[in-house]
Amino acid sequence: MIEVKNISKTFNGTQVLHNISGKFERGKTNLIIGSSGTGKSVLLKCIVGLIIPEEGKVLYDGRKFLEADKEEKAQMRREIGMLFQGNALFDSKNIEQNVMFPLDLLTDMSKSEKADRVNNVLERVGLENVNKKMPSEISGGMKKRVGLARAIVNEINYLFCDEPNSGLDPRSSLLIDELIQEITHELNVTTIVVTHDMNSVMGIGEYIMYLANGRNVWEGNSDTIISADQEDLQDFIFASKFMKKLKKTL
Ligand SMILES: Nc1ncnc2c1ncn2[C@@H]1O[C@H](COP(=O)(O)OP(=O)(O)OP(=O)(O)O)[C@@H](O)[C@H]1O
Repeated sequence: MIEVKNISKTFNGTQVLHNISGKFERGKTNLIIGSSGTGKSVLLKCIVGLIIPEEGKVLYDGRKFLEADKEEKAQMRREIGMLFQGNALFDSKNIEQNVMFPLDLLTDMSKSEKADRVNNVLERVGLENVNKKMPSEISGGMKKRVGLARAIVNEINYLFCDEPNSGLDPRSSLLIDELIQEITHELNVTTIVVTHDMNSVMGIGEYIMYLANGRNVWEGNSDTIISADQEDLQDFIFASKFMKKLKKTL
């Protein structure tokens, strides 16, 4: 479980996170949602340690991340897998080399152990016979799968996904969401997904934190969100014409 307690962050005199608290449980797909500019990415960066908040605590299964020394932080970082918004694949490396990168960096596994591990995770995300292809030779959906394979190639406890559906068509988005949820359950990891995709919210929102203007104004899940009575959350959910039509049928 990852717990955030009273996180506040200010940039150049403008407060973008106000006293955010919440619990992201292990074995669940936890979502941070909200409109553009509400502080989702800043909160995720505070959790990962890329941004240091002025106030607050981040606990990784009880371990204080922000106060940890260099070695403890490095250990916690080894337990983290990250799926980046733009995939962040190395264009000059083939798929196998991309997925192997964290193993090269963080482990002393033998070459054949690493190759086995890479093949296992590629198979797990539904990619076979692509090892020697270059990123430019595969589709956007496949690139996301490669990013996910790389995120789980180490034995991780925490999986963070920043807008995993950006740039994907609805069907590919659904497949990536399902894969993230299956992997979360199978590996029993604490997963946090930052998104504003309502399909993801309804599909995999086992815990949802809704941010508005840098505040955590609502928490719940995909079953309870439809009946949430906050006006701005309702506006967020029913922003599209399709959802507005759907609302009339509810
Ligand atoms: N390094 C920074 N320096 C100054 N301001 C920043 C910095 N990072 C983020 N901000 C500001 O913090 C606010 C929240 O940004 P953030 O990227 O967290 O929004 P978001 O909810 O993730 O939006 P989106 O969905 O568009 O990615 C924005 O006003 C942004 O301009």
